Amino acid sequence: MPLFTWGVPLLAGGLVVHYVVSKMVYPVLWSPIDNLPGPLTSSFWESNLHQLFDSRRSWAAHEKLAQVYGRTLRVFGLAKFDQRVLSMDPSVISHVLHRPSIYQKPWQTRAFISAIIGESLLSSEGGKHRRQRRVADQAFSERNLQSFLPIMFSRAAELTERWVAIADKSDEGKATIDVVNWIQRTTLDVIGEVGFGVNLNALNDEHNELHLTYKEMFGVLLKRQHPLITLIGISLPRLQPWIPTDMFTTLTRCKSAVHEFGSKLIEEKRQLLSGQEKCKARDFLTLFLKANSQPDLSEDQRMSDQELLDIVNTMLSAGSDTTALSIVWALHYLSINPAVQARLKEELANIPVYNASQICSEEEIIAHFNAIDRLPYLDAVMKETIRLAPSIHSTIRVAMTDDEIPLSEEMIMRDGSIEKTFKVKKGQWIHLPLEATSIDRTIWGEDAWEFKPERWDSLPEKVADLRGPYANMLSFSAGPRVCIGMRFAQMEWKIDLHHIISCLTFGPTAKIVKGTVSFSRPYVEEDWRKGRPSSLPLSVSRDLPEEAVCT
Ligand code: HEM
Repeated sequence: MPLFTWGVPLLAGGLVVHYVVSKMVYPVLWSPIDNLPGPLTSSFWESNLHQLFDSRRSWAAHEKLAQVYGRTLRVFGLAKFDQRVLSMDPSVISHVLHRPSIYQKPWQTRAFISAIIGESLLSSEGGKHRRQRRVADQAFSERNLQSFLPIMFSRAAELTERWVAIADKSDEGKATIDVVNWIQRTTLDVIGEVGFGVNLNALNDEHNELHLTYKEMFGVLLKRQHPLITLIGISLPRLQPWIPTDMFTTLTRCKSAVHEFGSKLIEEKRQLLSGQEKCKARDFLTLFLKANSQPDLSEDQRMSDQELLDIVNTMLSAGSDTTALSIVWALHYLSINPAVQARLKEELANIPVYNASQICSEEEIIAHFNAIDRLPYLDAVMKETIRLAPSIHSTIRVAMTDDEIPLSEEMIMRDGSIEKTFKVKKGQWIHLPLEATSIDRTIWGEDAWEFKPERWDSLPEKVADLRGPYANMLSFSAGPRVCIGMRFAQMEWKIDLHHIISCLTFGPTAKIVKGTVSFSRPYVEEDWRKGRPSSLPLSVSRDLPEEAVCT
């Protein structure tokens, strides 16, 4: 009896004290990163996160922190006990991103991603991630991507035709179009066909179920609810269906719709593969199923149906929204920089706009794309867009073991010592602000915050220090977990922009702000304040008939 009277409460009390000491007291008093320079707080509950993640303040906040404390500093996460490293230093970022066995995504981030799109490449770690990535890499080979060019060309042509028709029908040949909605539907159609060999028909059908499901899923993340309820739902995803808040009921309903769509697809593909000796289809799902059924694959290397389903879901969301947003941001920057738009049109006029049926052989299509791919100003416009508006603002890692990280240059610590490295303990969180490295004025020059594609003609030498895989930048991350769809996205956005800008002219209609809801999205300023969905309404007019080849 005394065991139950005193033992259980004592044990529970002991666990609480252990938790508080190890998670709250120890990190404050003995964390090695306590010696890193960083802002002080006036209260226990003050956090630096808001200024870092609020898109409207983020650029200035990162710049100020780097000026005062240097490129690597200590910031406060949830409160004073939650000390984190924030580093804009290329040497630190490279060290962390190239050691995925030491630095993994924290379980909270992985749970959040899994809660939305399932446990797949974006959220898996260790052996599971390596196994999934090995299979997925095959699908993204250059040869395989080239086979998707006809799909990309025909969707770009279809979208352009629809916009030309809307502009032609409107008064004075100029219409206002929310380009976000249209481009999201276009990229969803492309990934539907490329990824799974199905025509989702989202471009033609505004009320396409899958498109509306994704829209709802990301829209609901904007809704406010008590942070504790969010934490419980994200940490314990199995509880989500029973949490009666708008966010979790919507997420549960949407995930179940995507689950149903994916399961049907996998079943159909499997039947197709078993019914024919050789299935010629090269869509991602067919390739994953084929790779997964190789006879030499051991059982523990095979992906389960749930894993395949999660990959379907990851490709649908990571592969369509990110690319769509890059094209959308390019249209935004072109609309507010008419001289850049005019110069781009001039360059694009050198390469005719075909619709897919006009191009016959595979070689011709590849040659046509290569010509577009080599256009220097189009390339510079896209690099500049990704530099200023990468879909993914930052990423985060947690140290799985103690480590010592090299700095690019010596740093004065809080105790006055001068160091070229700093130590982290197992469990240390490290923020890597990918976007901040692309707008750093000490790297890119005083005009770094301006949209200037011309800068790509002669970059400051320091840009090379960033060592990112795309134009030195880190917008697609780096290391073994670099974005798998980097080349895919480049192909799609170049084809779309070539079509769209050759035929149409865009102008601004409202003040636009950048908001981060999973990805960086454009919002009409008032809509953002009122929690309404992302949109980019632009005035769209058809170019003079003699210049345009587009009907
Ligand atoms: C402009 C478009 C895109 C941008 C800016 C972008 C950016 C990124 C970034 C920064 C990461 C690393 C995330 C992190 O570590 O926290 C990532 C990972 C990933 N991306 Fe992309 N992405 C784009 C397009 C695509 C496309 C088109 C696909 C698929 C068709 C895709 C699929 C993925 C996947 C599966 C991962 C996880 C890779 C891994 O961890 O092994 N992305 N992307």
